[in-house]
Amino acid sequence: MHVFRLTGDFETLDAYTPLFFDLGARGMEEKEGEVWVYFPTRVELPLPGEWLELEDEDWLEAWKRDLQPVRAGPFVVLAPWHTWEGPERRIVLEPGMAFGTGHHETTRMALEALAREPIHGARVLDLGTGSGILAIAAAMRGAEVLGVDVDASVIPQAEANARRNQAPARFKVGSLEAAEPPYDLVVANLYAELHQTLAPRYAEILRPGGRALLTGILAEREAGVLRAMEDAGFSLLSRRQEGEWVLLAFRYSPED
Ligand SMILES: C[S@@+](CC[C@H](N)C(=O)[O-])C[C@H]1O[C@@H](n2cnc3c(N)ncnc32)[C@H](O)[C@@H]1O
Repeated sequence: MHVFRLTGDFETLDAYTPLFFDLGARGMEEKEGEVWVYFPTRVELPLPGEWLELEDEDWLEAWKRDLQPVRAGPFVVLAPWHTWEGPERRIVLEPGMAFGTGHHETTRMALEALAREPIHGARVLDLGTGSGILAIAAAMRGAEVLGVDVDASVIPQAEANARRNQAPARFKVGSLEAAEPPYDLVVANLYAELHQTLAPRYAEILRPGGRALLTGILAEREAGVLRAMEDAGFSLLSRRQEGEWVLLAFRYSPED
């Protein structure tokens, strides 16, 4: 295992977290003024830092030991070795290569937003499913869910996670072309520029009155997403922000 050591903490390096995971990071750890990002192989990173090489068992054991349960709305996200006594609905995930352990603000806000939506019996698309966490949460709330991801390697993990939680979500490799419209709700934890590009496509797959829960949006890039979504026939319902990350909830109202 290779570790990239950077000066800073989770908050100061938050904007780079999706990039680390897109480039194959397996986990991140805060250590006395530094952040250690774990990769299976060395990658090109646009940041100053130092590479270290570790024995595989060392990092895995240390990372597992430090991993904490995460609460988000009515859910708690647990690793298989965690115990939990609270009343929250448990989502048990095997932490692996896929993004979506619940530790990132965007995933937590998406879980909370999904919990506020009346999705029992609704058709839901989880675009960029990663570990399958959002698809699993939606299926637990009674929705008929498809999770899609362009990264084929995450699909078996999402399927295993859904089985582990007895959540009847389905998964497919791909993006919006793999979707099976119409949907009542799309949830997508991607990034601002991609949401901007996809805005007219969200309109094509949603029923009039359908909802889009979009996150992975840095506050400084939010305006572009808002404009693109309004141009595509959406109206903003609500906005949440944690740190620099924003979640925007929209209603598709083409007639307004
Ligand atoms: C930030 S992770 C989100 C994972 C999980 N949904 C969550 O909220 O924690 C983004 C995921 O979207 C996938 N992805 C990126 N671009 C995509 C696209 N155009 N269509 C579908 N999936 C995409 C990535 O492979 C990655 O697994």
